[in-house]
Amino acid sequence: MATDNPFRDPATSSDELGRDNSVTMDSTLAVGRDASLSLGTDSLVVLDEAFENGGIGCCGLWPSGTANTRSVPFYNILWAELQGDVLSIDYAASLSKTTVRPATLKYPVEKPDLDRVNKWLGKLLDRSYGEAQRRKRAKILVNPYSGKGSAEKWYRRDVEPLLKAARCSIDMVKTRYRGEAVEIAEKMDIDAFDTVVACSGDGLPHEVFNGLGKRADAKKALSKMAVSHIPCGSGNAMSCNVNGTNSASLATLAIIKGIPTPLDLISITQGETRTLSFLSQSVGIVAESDLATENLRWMGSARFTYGFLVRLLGRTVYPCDLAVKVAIEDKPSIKEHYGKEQDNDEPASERRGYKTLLDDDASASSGNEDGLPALRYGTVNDKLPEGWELIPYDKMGNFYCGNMAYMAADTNFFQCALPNDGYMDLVCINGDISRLAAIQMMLAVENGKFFDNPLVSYRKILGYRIIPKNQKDGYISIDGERVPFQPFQAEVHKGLGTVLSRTGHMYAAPGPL
Ligand SMILES: Nc1ncnc2c1ncn2[C@@H]1O[C@H](COP(=O)(O)OP(=O)(O)OP(=O)(O)O)[C@@H](O)[C@H]1O
Repeated sequence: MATDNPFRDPATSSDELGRDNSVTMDSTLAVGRDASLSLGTDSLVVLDEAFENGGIGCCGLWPSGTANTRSVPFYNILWAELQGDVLSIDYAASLSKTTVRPATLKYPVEKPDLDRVNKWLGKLLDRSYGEAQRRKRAKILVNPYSGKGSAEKWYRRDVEPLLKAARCSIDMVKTRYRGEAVEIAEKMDIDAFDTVVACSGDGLPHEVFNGLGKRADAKKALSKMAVSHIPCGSGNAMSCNVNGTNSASLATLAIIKGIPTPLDLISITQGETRTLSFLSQSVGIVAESDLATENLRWMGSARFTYGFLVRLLGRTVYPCDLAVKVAIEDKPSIKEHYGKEQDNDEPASERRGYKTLLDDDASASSGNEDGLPALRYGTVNDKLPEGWELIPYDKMGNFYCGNMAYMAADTNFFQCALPNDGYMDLVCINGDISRLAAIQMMLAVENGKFFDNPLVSYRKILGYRIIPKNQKDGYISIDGERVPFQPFQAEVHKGLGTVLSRTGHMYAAPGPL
C-alpha cells in the first residue's frame, strides 16, 4: 500500500487504518515544539526540525534518515522512560559496522500529556524487546588473561555502558585462577540472576556449563541460567554462533535482546571423569593445529592455519577405533532436517528456555532438584552399548564433532548444526586424500561449500566412542581445551543447557547452501 505519510506503519492492517487515524495518532508523539516520535514498522522514527539546523544529534550516531528525520531500529533501543517531564530514550548508536555505543535522546513533554506518553513508552518498549526479557540480571565473569589481556578494558568500554543504559543489573567479578568460573557457577544463587556473561574466550563458558552441571540441581540450573558470551579471547566461537558477532559491543546488544534458547550439551566420559562439552571435540589435525602450536602464539590467529597446513601437506593420519550411534546418515536428509527447523516459526514463548527464565516461581516449584541426566550409553569404561560397533579407521585425518556451527569467526564448519535438535554433527575426513583435494576442502569452509564436498563425511549422531591407537601421545581437544590422550565416549543431551540468541532456535550461521 503506497503511503505519503512516512509515519504510517505499513504493518498495521487496513481494517485498523479504516477506523480513523487513531493508530497513526497513537503511534506518533509530538514532543517539544518542532519534533515528533513515531513507532514505525521496525524502527523509531524521529522527526526534528533541529536536525536540519544541526542543533541536535551527533553525526555518525544515526543509523539512517533524511534532513529532518532519523530512525533508530527497535533492536537498538535499550530503554525509554519519563524522567520528570522529560522523555528519555537510550539506544545503541552505530559508530561503525562493528561498534555500538549508548546514546540518549531527550525531549520535554507537557504535563497533560503524561498519561499518553506513558502508554506510548509501553508500546515502544514492547516493540523494542519483543519476547526478550527486559532488565536482565547479569552475573559477569571477566577473565583478565583472555586473548591478549584486554578483556577488562573491553568490558569497561564496550559492555558495561550498554548494560547500564538497558537498565540491566550487574554483578561483575574478575576470575583469579583457572577453574574459578566452575566454582562460581557451582555456588551461585540461580534465582538472583538471569544470565552468566563470560567476557573471555570459549574457555570460560565451558567452565560455567561445567560448574552448573556439578550442582545437585544441575538440570534446573542449566535450564534456568542462560550462559552468554562476550568475545574477548583468542577463540570466540560461542559469540559468533549465538550473538552473530565477534564484536564485544554488538555481542552485548545481542545479549540485552537475546531470547533464551535451549542448547544441547554433550557428556564426555574419559577415565573416571564426566565433563560437559558445549562446542566441539576433536582428535587429530584440528586438535593438534590448535593445541600443539602454543609456541606460535605470536602469529595470532594465523597460528592455527599454519599448523593446519603443515599437517595437511604432510598428509598426517591419526589412526583410531571408532564406534558411532548414527541418527541421520545421508546429506540430503540432514539438509531437510535443518530446513524444517529453519522454517519452524513456533513462537519463542512456547519453547522451554523462555518459560523458565521468565517464570521464577514455576521453575522453583517444579521440585526438579535432579543432577545431570543419567547416561543412556554408559561410560567409556562400560561394555560397548548394544548395537555399537568399533570400526578401525587407520587413515583418519580429521575427527571433528561439533555442537555449534562456527568454530571461529568466518569458519562455518558444521553448517547444519542446530542448537536444540538433540544431535551432534560429526565430520570425518581421511588423512590420505590428495594435497590438492585437502586444500580445496579447506577453502570450501570459507565459501560455504564444505558440507557438500564428497570427501567430507557428515553425519548427525547421538553418541560415539573413540580409541586413538598407534600413537604414544597426541592431542584431544574438548571445547578447545586439551584433555589426556586417552579413549573417550560422548553422548548428547537434548536442550540440557540454555543460551541467549536472536531467534530462540537457530545459530547465526547461514546454514548449508
Ligand atoms: N586469572 C586467571 N589466571 C589464569 N588463568 C585464568 C584466569 N582466569 C581464567 N583463567 C583460565 O584461562 C583459560 C582460557 O580462558 P579463555 O577461554 O577466556 O581465553 P582464551 O584466550 O580464548 O584462551 P586460550 O588460552 O585457550 O586461547 C580458562 O581455562 C580459564 O579458566
